[in-house]
Amino acid sequence: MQALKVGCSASAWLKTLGSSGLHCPELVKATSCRRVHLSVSRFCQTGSKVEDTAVIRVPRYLASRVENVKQARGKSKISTVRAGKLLIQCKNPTLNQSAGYVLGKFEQPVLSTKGWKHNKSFGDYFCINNTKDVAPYIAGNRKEDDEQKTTVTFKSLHICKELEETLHGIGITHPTTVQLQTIPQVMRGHNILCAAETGSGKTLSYLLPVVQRLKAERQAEINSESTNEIRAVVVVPSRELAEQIAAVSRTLCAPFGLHTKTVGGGRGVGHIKEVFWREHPDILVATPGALVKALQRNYLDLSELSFLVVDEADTMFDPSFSHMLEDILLHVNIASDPKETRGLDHKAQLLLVGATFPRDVGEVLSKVTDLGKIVTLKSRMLHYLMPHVKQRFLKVKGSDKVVELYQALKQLQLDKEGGAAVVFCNKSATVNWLGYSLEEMGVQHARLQGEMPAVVRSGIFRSFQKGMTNVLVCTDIASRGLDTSRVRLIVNYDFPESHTDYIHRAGRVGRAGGVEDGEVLSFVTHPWDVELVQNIEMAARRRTTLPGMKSEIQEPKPKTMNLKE
Ligand SMILES: Nc1ncnc2c1ncn2[C@@H]1O[C@H](COP(=O)(O)OP(=O)(O)OP(=O)(O)O)[C@@H](O)[C@H]1O
Repeated sequence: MQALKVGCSASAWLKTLGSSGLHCPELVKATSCRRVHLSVSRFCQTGSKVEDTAVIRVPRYLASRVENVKQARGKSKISTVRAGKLLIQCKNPTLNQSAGYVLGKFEQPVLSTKGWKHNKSFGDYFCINNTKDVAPYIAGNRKEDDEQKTTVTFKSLHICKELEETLHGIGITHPTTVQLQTIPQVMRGHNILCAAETGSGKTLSYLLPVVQRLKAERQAEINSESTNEIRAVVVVPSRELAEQIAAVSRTLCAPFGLHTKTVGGGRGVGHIKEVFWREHPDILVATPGALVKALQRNYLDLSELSFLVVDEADTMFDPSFSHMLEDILLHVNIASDPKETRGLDHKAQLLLVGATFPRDVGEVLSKVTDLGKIVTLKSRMLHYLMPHVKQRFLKVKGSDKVVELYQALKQLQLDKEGGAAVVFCNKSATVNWLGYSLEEMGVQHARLQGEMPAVVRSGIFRSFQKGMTNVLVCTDIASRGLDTSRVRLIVNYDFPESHTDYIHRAGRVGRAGGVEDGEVLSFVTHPWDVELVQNIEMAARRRTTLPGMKSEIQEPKPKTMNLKE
């Protein structure tokens, strides 16, 4: 407590409080009604003389608030709003930030989400507007790319005529930036780590050179004995993704008579055995669990492999999959040098593809190949928020989320009839519960979550892709790799648990060749969500990458031994 003598000092202090705009009902009450909080007392001094001096005891927190206000007033306020488009648009317009405003290196932006841990903030919102119309990975998007767009085609990347014609048939004419960088390196025989943003066309960046090489090997084999061995294996974290990649592979392989098969878990060993029963495919797309089971039972041999692709590598090196992946890697002779990928005794080329990479990638890989020889390819906008997708954040009570979701879905149908939406929940139970609620509201939808039996799950995503239903309620199982080109709206019904999950979920819109006006809407409910949202707002205002995302292979640290003296 700080004591002030009533008279000039106390009244001046009260004046400061009043003029500072601080609302201080306790102080007003205390001084007028002589009640607690601020104790006003009269001092009796020596002898019979009563000194008429009252003392107000001021709590420290109030004193420091006054100091803060004084200091804040001393500073000149920087306006972050300029003429033109807004990058950040908030409920409180004074916190808006223009697209043309660049924050200074040491400038601390005031976040619109600053008070979002407090219950009073329910109903607050802010929006990160899209500042670009086209995705950065479309070559020719930047001025310096202009020439590239008109000159670089798949032909100039030495992709054969048949494949080029197949791509033209599905409306793909020019390579994306990730394809421009990756295809030549794969063709040269390098092991690669390709880290590029979601929806940038990573699948074709590895499938095109793989199919082209297998076609060449098949032609060379025509006069010799065919080995009937699997040549390329693509490992992915989910059955839905395996089906999707296999569909692209089948389209590319069609002119050459190469076969693609998939194998996934959840259907028993009999089903796995059936896949390898008579003829082995040229390309196998597999989930790790099923592949490990097949290897343990000797249903297939990976010693003749030409390519091992690990797609969605961030998930595959996650502790839940990494032990299986390690097992698979140990069954393959992986090349350490491009020279080893050619000739009769060739070894397999390793292609790792993903948008983020966990710390222990190096630990696992160092057991099977030379880390120093892996070529790392990173896209320019990796781990940035997508500049071509509008992202809205709404602080909302848990009990109001269903109504907000219903409004958003209704608005989508009003704005764009037939526009598709994906609604992400953090748990399978929430998917089920939300599904029933939407059913009661008459919203047609499909549900997809990992606890569904394999038979029920099969085909759900494909039917959503084909447009048989416009709303998909799902867990993060649908956030990795699945191509949702017709989706216009992503709703984070539950806020994702990490930045990585946010990037992958948001990446289901704004994809190459997909609809152009995609949007992400996130509901923020819990105090623990707020920190992640604040990091996202800060990254948007500062135009930096999201914190804590990895895209490097880190050399494993040498194990330190504690030597006993
Ligand atoms: N060069 C291209 N031009 C136009 N569209 C393309 C091109 N390459 C790929 N696409 C399309 O872009 C979409 C996204 O491709 P893909 O699924 O390979 O992206 P991705 O980078 O693997 O995404 P994610 O990180 O989500 O797995 C697909 O619909 C694909 O057909």
